[in-house]
Amino acid sequence: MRSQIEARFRVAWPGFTLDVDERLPARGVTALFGHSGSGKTTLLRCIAGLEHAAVGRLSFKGSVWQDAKTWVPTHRRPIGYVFQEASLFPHLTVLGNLRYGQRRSRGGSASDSLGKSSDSDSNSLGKPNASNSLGKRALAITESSADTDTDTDTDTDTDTDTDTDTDTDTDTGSVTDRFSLEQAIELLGIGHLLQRKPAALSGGERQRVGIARALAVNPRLLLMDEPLAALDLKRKQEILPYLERLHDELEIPVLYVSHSPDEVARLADHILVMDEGRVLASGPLNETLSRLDLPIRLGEDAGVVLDGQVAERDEQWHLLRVACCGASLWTRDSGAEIGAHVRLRILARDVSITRDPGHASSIQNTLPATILSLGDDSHPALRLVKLEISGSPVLARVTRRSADQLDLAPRQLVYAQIKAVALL
Ligand SMILES: Nc1ncnc2c1ncn2[C@@H]1O[C@H](COP(=O)(O)OP(=O)(O)OP(=O)(O)O)[C@@H](O)[C@H]1O
Repeated sequence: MRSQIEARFRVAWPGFTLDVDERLPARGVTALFGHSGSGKTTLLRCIAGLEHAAVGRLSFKGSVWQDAKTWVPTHRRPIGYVFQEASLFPHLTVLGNLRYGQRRSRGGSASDSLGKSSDSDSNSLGKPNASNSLGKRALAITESSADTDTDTDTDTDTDTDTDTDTDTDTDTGSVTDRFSLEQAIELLGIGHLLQRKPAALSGGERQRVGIARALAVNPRLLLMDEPLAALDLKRKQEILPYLERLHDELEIPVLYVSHSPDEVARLADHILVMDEGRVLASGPLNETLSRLDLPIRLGEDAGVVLDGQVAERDEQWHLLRVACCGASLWTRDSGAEIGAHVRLRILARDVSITRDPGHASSIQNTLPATILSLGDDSHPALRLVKLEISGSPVLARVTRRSADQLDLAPRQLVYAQIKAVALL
């Protein structure tokens, strides 16, 4: 299918097996989500062509990158790769780093600094152990590339890959003007940093440069491996709006590894939940987050993400009314403009259920809802209730005792009391 990424991989290591057979949308942001060690990075590396041990098949929009006969080497895959920590060349300015990435793509190397070093990565650097951070590995890879790559347009790359490169589709190799360096600079807001050396950048700025560099190779697919993991909360908040711009303004599909429910809620359209090398669930974000049959075990973070539009501002009480799922929800005024499209996160713990909405309550949002199903929660005292509010699924967390006392059951008409709504 030309709109999909079809990934079937099996990698077997002592103590860990990745076994994946998935079709992912080749548009929007797909979050690869799961506990530490569940195989997210391994899957991303398989897609990048960095795991030579992986057997299977990979096609991107109908173009085969790997199967029994085909192996498109990493540097011929039109990908940008962003690591936990941006591995910039310390001796080059920001602009020099960006141009380096761009030259790599013009020379037929369409991936980030990974391109030429894919073989050295899998052979000599490999993944010695899980504690060896990818960021550090990326730095080592990039530096080894820099050692042999001069600052001219000469590409000294010698591809030692013996596999057959049979892919002639434009999805590999050839680069068009899909994305200019200027656009990448503007999108990431780094125009004022171009003459600085990496040592003079903050962690957040470095990461923005790393993302711009990945875009400068003009990728058709962006792979991001926990790009915010090495940043403190303040830096994360600083960089998230740029990632949201990527999401809103770029056509490039993004595979985004994360174990942060917050990041997933803000950025993802689709989610792939992984556990012990397998895919537990895959689907549109809200449809998947609201499933009760999944051991997602998000605990306190269980909840849904809905799309809405700011409809009204109540100046007196500093509240916003957001039109969402055919209803209205009041939330704290975040400063969003009237008419703005927003994402709303409603946590299950902030939703309670009543059968009688008549009595006075401090809760501002009380909406008619239908119970779809009831499921177990992470604690035996609790139940998760899946509700439908004007066609949208919402989760509520109630005690098992109150579910029993209210005699809650599927298809029942109730009222959802939504105590808090976060505008993302
Ligand atoms: N080259 C390798 N050889 C052997 N085992 C490996 C190799 N690479 C990864 N592993 C193991 O595979 C498992 C999955 O690792 P992976 O890095 O894909 O997980 P992850 O979900 O990305 O974790 P995290 O969120 O901590 O980054 C881990 O147990 C890891 O130790």
